[in-house]
Amino acid sequence: MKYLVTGGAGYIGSIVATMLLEAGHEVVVLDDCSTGASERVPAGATLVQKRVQDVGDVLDSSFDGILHFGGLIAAGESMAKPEIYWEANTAATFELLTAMREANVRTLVFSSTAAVYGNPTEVPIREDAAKAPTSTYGASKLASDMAISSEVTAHDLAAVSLRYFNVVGAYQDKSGIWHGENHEPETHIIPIAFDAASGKRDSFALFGEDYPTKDGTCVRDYIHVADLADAHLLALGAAQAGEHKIYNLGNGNGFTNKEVVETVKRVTGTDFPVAIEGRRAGDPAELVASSEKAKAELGWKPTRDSLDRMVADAWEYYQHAHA
Ligand SMILES: NC(=O)c1ccc[n+]([C@@H]2O[C@H](COP(=O)([O-])OP(=O)(O)OC[C@H]3O[C@@H](n4cnc5c(N)ncnc54)[C@H](O)[C@@H]3O)[C@@H](O)[C@H]2O)c1
Ligand SMILES: O=c1ccn([C@@H]2O[C@H](COP(=O)(O)OP(=O)(O)O[C@H]3O[C@H](CO)[C@@H](O)[C@H](O)[C@H]3O)[C@@H](O)[C@H]2O)c(=O)[nH]1
Repeated sequence: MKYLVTGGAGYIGSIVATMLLEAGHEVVVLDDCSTGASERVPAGATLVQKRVQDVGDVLDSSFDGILHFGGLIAAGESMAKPEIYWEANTAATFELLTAMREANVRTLVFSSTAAVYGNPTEVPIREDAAKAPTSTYGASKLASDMAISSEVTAHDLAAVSLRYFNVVGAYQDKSGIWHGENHEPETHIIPIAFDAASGKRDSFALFGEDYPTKDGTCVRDYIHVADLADAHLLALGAAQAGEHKIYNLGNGNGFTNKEVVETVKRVTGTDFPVAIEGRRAGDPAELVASSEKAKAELGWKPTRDSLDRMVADAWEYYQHAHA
């Protein structure tokens, strides 16, 4: 099959593109390299360096489907610069849907997020929970999901939205090369803690310890990027015309930020100072997934579900990337 992977020069998109190639598919990556990098596009994929908003220039009926990862991802930044999130996430998805209709490409797998739920009323969070995003990032993704639903109903698109919880870890491909997370600037807790572990930063800044959680710090549900990538291949097989399938992807285990920092210290065998700072705008207190629906309907079986394993793989990649 021939797939267009938007955002394939980024962390998750480049790993899914790698696995698609390993499964024998043809992959074209569409990425403007605004936060990603062309070197991350796997060998064997073709890179078209363009914005998702211009996908109409690239798409034709030779494609069997699209995996849409391209966009901006930092909830904190989205509170300070909402306009760039509406543009890169929501407006870009509108353009993608139009281009798919015009080129008669009928299958879409979309990177949605736990951030669409906001502060949940019940944990673990199921797909039918109330959606009340606390960040513009979450709102921009929820609007995209709603536009996809309309397109499915009106024009028979086959769509799957995967709502990822916090993605970590790295993937070693069949030729032995590690692929992992390397954002510039980095905003995610685990790679930032690695910067402190390796001495690249003097200390780790912990955002808020007055949340209504067991130790006052935010709780997140971490998922290994390779388990997440497996779900994309399953989603391509499960997509059906006229259906918008939506699945939460996490492990159902909540870790506080303090527990995450302790895990990083243990796995890396280091110690580093932790400075308590104020809350970061847009952060919900607790996000923990129920992924029962993905397991039952997609046959998804996460196999790398221990946080220590996820942090160990991410650390392996970090050391290669910063050698
Ligand atoms: N990392 C996570 O924990 C997480 C959790 C939930 C959802 N997601 C979603 O998964 C997707 C991938 O996340 P990631 O961590 O790999 O992010 P990333 O920043 O590593 O990758 C995103 C890629 O999209 C590209 N891009 C951004 N705007 C674009 C545009 N307008 N046109 C073309 N390309 C554009 C960037 O250059 C980058 O290569 C995103 O849609 C994100 O919202 C990520
Ligand atoms: O230097 C740091 C960085 C982060 N945090 C905290 O760590 C937690 C996790 O933050 P981060 O790693 O930035 O992830 P999230 O903000 O939870 O967002 C990620 O996970 C979401 C799903 O849960 C996705 O939607 C987003 O795209 C993805 O960036 C939050 O409480 C942050 O305030 C710190 O305390 N210090």
